[in-house]
Amino acid sequence: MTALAVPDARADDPFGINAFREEGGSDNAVVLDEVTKRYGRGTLALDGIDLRVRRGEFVCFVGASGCGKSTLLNIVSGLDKATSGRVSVAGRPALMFQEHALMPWLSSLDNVALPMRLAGVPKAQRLERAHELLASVHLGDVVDKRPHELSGGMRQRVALARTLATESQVLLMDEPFGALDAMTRDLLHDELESVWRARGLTVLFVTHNVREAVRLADRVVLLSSRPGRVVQEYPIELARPRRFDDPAVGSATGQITTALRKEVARHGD
Ligand SMILES: Nc1ncnc2c1ncn2[C@@H]1O[C@H](COP(=O)(O)OP(=O)(O)OP(=O)(O)O)[C@@H](O)[C@H]1O
Repeated sequence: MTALAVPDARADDPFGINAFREEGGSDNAVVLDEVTKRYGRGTLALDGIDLRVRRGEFVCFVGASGCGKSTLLNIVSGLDKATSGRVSVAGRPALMFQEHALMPWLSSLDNVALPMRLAGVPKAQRLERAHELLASVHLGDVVDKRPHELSGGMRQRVALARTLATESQVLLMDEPFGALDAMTRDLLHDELESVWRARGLTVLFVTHNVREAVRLADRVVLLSSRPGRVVQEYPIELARPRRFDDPAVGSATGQITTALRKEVARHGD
């Protein structure tokens, strides 16, 4: 699986920016109405998901293993199709996974420039932009290094810069920091938060870690065990920047974890 949904290249609109499907003056970047997904004749993965994500909102999804979180992101990204229901997204989203899937033979710079190369952006322009993006995730000094020469955290930062290179306004992140140590993850939270704010991005972020969700989100959406349904939504109105170990983050984490445990237990998962 690739780590990135690369927009279809169009000469007049390489990043698909003009492909935004406006919701009749709506402030929503993502709208899901009664979205259901069944794989073949078998697993019912999602069952009647209704969701509205405002432009610029940061929404985290938590739920039991196998409840359909990745399926949901894949449907929003366009990689997969809903069996029924309506999906509406403002433009073409970019998708980032836990595994960075960088091209091992390319430097950091060329990895970040890749989506722009595929979109037909001229070389000088894409290299300049790739330099800027790497600097924005504090990797300006490793532009020539290849993935095996970087730490896990640095590789995920290159992957984040590459995701941003699509110029998508909607980022879909599927446990992007799940494999990183706590310290590195903390740094990446700061970087993601600053890029999110600076660019006014809309982020849909899947995690198993409730504390991470509370650290980052404007709203945490709890999904039921399979088939995934929205059980509860938690607006997180704590001041930013938040720290992982803030007592208020801990208390919201406790509340959501209790609900998640109940949900997991209800299904004997
Ligand atoms: N391509 C597929 N074909 C058949 N079943 C699938 C397919 N992809 C996912 N599923 C099933 O759909 C359900 C939801 O899977 P999904 O990966 O979306 O869950 P998840 O919440 O992301 O899981 P996890 O938290 O373990 O990553 C699971 O039961 C899974 O086995």
